Amino acid sequence: MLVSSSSSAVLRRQLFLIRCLGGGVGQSHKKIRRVNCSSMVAMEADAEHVIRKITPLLDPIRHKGQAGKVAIIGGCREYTGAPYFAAISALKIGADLSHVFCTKDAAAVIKSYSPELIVHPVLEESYNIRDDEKESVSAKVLAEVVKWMERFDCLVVGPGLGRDPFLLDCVSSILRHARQSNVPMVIDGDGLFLVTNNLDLVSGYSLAVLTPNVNEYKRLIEKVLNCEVDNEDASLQLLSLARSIGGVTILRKGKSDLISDGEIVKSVSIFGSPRRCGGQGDILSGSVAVFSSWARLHVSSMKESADCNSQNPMVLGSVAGSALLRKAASLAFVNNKRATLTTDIIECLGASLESISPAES
Ligand SMILES: NC(=O)C1=CN([C@@H]2O[C@H](COP(=O)(O)OP(=O)(O)OC[C@H]3O[C@@H](n4cnc5c(N)ncnc54)[C@H](OP(=O)(O)O)[C@@H]3O)[C@@H](O)[C@H]2O)[C@@H](O)CC1
Ligand SMILES: Nc1ncnc2c1ncn2[C@@H]1O[C@H](COP(=O)(O)OP(=O)(O)OP(=O)(O)O)[C@@H](O)[C@H]1O
Ligand SMILES: [Mg+2]
Repeated sequence: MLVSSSSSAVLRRQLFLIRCLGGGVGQSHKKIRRVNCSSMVAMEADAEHVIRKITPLLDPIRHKGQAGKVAIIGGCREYTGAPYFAAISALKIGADLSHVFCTKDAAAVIKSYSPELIVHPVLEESYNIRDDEKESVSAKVLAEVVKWMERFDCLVVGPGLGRDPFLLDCVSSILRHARQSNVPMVIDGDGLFLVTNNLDLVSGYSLAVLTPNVNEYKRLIEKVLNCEVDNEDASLQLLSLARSIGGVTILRKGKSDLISDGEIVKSVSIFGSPRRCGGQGDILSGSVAVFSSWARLHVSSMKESADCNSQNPMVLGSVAGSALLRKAASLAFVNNKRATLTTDIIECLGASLESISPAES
């Protein structure tokens, strides 16, 4: 049978929808019609408005900790930069305390980058422990993190975590505990490798934000929707993905960042930087952690008002984090051109936030 290119495109789209919505042809008929009728173009978020709304005033009556306490779970023998970038970005944006839970090998290195960070050398990789020690070590790792857990406004899980199976098992227990305690979490880097293979860790948890880059997104789509990444219908596919994982927020990083919680899709396209040096995603994960903590406070104080476009604080935090990173990257590029590095972007976070939400106003 000959199929014209336009009808083959419709067919592909319908097959994609059937796969994405998770049913057979008969079951999905109504859903396909509904989704086909709505043209899915993500609305550009009014990110500066969101940042101004959620950023708290610097009020002398506030005590240390009220502007945010975040913890990064990451840092191993290979990667020490990524957890540092995420943790220091959180402080530069305005969090009061930033902790890093990493392996012993990584801890001394991360501490040496900055005295501002509180570094816990608690994670263990397989090479360092015998099989008969694993159970007790695993319990000890969990206990070390749990004693701090309820103090944190948000965890960032994954920057520079590595993929050691024992270490990832311990992190699974940490995620389960965080979820039971209603602690929000941003999952990035190797944390996404872990949850993509163990979706139950985040599925249905509305306080989780996933921040996949190109590769991480591809792995998620293949695992969850069992299809290829569709760049033509990117918004619709992202919406389906977020819905299929039970309403977690997903920030798909790329030329434009796309954000969905399975209900709405927003884009952040403001100009960033043409430099693609490693570590920019780590700044983003730390930023989203701080902004979503602030957004939760803002939303709970504004419960009755329809003040922000979306009231999901994890979406607001993602929009704000994405926009601030891109603005800082753009400023760093103006100053440094081809020499722009992640540390230069971090140095521009303060000025970029100041230009949107001045500290003294
Ligand atoms: N200083 C540090 O400590 C840093 C540590 N980090 C930590 O590293 C860990 C692994 O994270 P990751 O991002 O390197 O792994 P992943 O996503 O599998 O990419 C690997 C390869 O995929 C490719 N590729 C990438 N983008 C692409 C694109 N748009 N389109 C096409 N291909 C693309 C590219 O492959 P290549 O071009 O070299 O073939 C790339 O090298 C994780 O813990 C993370 O937090 C980082 O945060 C950086 C700073
Ligand atoms: N092609 C692009 N054009 C403009 N900005 C981009 C592009 N790709 C990514 N970005 C921006 O860079 C940020 C980091 O995205 P990236 O894809 O580099 O993450 P990552 O691979 O996880 O980074 P990391 O090296 O920290 O692991 C995103 O928020 C996005 O705004
Ligand atoms: Mg990354």
